[in-house]
Amino acid sequence: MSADTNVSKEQPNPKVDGKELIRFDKVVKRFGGNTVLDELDFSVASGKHVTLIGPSGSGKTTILRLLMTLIKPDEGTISVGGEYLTHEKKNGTLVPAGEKHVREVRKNIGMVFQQFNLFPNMKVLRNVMEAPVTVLGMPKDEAEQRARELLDMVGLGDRCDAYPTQLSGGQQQRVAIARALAMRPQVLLLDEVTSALDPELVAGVLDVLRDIAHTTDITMLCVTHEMNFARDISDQVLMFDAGRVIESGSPEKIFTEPEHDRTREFLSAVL
Ligand SMILES: Nc1ncnc2c1ncn2[C@@H]1O[C@H](COP(=O)(O)OP(=O)(O)OP(=O)(O)O)[C@@H](O)[C@H]1O
Repeated sequence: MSADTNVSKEQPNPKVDGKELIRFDKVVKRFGGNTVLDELDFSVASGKHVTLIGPSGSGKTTILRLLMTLIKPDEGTISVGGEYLTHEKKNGTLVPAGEKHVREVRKNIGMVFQQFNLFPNMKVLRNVMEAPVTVLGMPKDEAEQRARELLDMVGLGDRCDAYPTQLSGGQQQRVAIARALAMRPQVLLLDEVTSALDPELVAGVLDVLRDIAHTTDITMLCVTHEMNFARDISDQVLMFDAGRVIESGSPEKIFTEPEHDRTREFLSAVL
């Protein structure tokens, strides 16, 4: 597998150290009577790799789904790259975001899910090319070249003509990673991307993600139960409990000297 240094050069908005890219401000999300996120505040600086940890049901996936605009917050605001996902400015005032605005902001965000969600009737190459052509309007030859580079990067340059069902789960997940990067997002969201894989396929996918984390400037927000991987790639770890961040810090601090009892309990159960 070769690292593609072009990926970092081609990011649309190069990293500005310390610049805030994602912000959640007093975000509340309820499902029925269940308050899953409770006035949640946190921010992620551009180019940083942040891992969300916490007990099952603490709201980690909900955060990624909010960023993908698959669901909406009940209260509060979320911004990416200085643009609200939830609101847009019209004549100087903030109004609820329209579909066009949401689509524009969402172009900056790629997501890889637990289930690979590839298009089963499209070959691997077309799976990766499709969105840049249809959503970004990228010329086909440029999209194809980009897709081939990305498939090389994830170690699947020789499987362009296969259909997803002809690949292993680990290979399908690597195609899904290439597909997310093909949109040149500023942010990559990873939601338990190895949870559905047979154990022997996990390492290959994590190696690809390590490579991306270490060789590109992309901002990553990651939910994972793979704590060694989280240690390797994270600049920051956020510990969630009951819909709030109860502790945050470097992986060294969180994994070796957690301050909060709930963090200690959680880590002793998973490490
Ligand atoms: N669409 C939904 N409808 C109703 N409840 C939901 C919905 N999505 C999530 N929830 C609830 O919100 C809470 C948080 O779920 P979420 O998936 O964000 O947790 P999580 O921290 O990612 O958990 P896990 O580690 O188990 O994946 C859970 O109680 C879940 O049942």
